[in-house]
Amino acid sequence: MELQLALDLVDIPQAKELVKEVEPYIDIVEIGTPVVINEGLRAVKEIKEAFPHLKVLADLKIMDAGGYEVMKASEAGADIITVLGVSDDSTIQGAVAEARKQNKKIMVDMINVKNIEERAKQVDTFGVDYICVHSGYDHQAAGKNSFEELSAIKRVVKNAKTAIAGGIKLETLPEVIQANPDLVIVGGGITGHADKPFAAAEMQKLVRQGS
Ligand SMILES: O=C(CO)[C@H](O)[C@H](O)COP(=O)(O)O
Repeated sequence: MELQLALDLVDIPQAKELVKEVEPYIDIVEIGTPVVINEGLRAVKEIKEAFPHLKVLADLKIMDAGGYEVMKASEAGADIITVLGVSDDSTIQGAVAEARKQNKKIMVDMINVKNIEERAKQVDTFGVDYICVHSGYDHQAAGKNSFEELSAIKRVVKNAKTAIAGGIKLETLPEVIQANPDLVIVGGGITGHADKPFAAAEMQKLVRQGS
């Protein structure tokens, strides 16, 4: 089981500072959608250059032109790129084909997918690398989480790794780990903690025990 730090509400210098603080405890650093919107793919490039030993995920949440977007994120140095599960099959398949050419990985974000089990089963046949259940900020504000969705996709996904994101905190991590995802994605649970290295180190401990 691996731990991914999601950076959403920062600029590039703040992102670098944050990664420096928790670097020994994380496996993947995510350049979140708001950061890409504000700073462009330059944020991916600068973080990959500053931390070449970490895997960098570009959270582009691709909805169209899968191949092209994956090509651009790959050129910027992303190791993993996200595509939305609600997008057309051809978009996901195009993203996977380009990722194979570039030796990169695709994560499908299942945010807002209605029939999650059925879609996870389909998407799993496209050769994607990760399938991620995700309660976005708007869902979190409505008190939702994706813990049950994780168990649902675990029942049907045979090839891809499974991941979970959305509002995970140190206190809720043990419940998440029980459902045995391959990857746990945490943003505010680390970046909003009073002691970020402590939170990340504790989370790493739990995640490693869960492996
Ligand atoms: O993709 C995102 C929002 O769309 C976030 O990166 C993801 O939800 C993780 O952040 P947090 O743990 O703060 O919810």
